[in-house]
Amino acid sequence: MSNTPLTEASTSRFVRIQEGDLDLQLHYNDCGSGDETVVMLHGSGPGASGWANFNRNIEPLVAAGYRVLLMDCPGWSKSDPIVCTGSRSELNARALKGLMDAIGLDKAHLVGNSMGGHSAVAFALANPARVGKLILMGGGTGGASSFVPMPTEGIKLIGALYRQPTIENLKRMMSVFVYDTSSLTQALFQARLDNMLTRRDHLENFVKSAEANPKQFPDVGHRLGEIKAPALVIWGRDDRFVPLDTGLRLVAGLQNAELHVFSRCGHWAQWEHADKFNRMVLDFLAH
Ligand SMILES: O=C(O)CCC(=O)/C=C/C=C(\O)C(=O)O
Repeated sequence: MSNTPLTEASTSRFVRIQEGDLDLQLHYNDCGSGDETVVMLHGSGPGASGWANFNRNIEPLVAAGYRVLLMDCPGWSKSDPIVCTGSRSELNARALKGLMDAIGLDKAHLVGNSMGGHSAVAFALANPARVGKLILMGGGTGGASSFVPMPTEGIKLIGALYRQPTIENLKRMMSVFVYDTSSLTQALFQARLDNMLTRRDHLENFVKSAEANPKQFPDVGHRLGEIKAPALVIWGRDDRFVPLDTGLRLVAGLQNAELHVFSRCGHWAQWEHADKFNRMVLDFLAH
């Protein structure tokens, strides 16, 4: 394997997908090579992307011999803009099917963060034969929290940031996003702000979508039992966006699931506890 570090630019790819009435250009990062492929699906925050969400998780999987694909969902980063008036989980699942068809990929393991978890579950429901294993962090939509008022404080702050994309609102959102806010650098804030502001069309479309349909991520709790794929559910005890008890609902509903809870961890387990997260994922995929 090459010792050249993987960069966003060197792994950046575009593909045109046609999936039913969905006809758009998607951006993705294609990292490493191997018999098995892991697709990573990012969350719904403004300025999010596959690379922003998973930059601490790519190298260990590639080093272990996996091909890693990061799909930028429609309406994020360098993928085409879209207004979503139905289920965004299903829209992303259709986009992923379109991407896999376009590049000739039959089957993949899916790692989903928050919205990415909702989308991975939607994909598994629609395309069971094309999923290996599922790794779900802070998402999956087995239903609303029984204990925490919804929408949560984090989701309200995301909405405010979409409507008013300022550095102040970004810092307010990020201050409840992770547990240890001292890990958030000026460079990270700046990169996120730049990502957000270069695609104001994405921000405006997200607001329009939420106005047209506030339930972008419907509850599929009643269908979780259809999913046979082994699932590793990973949550932050201190998640203020998608509360921990919604992770318990996933484990209760899925046919074959286990749960790991990190203390001192917010909504970004794969970034906040990257080393242990990566070891757990590798172990789960290998056995
Ligand atoms: O509304 C939901 O249930 C999903 C919220 C969500 O996906 C938030 C994710 C945020 C990020 O991953 C990010 O901003 O990087």
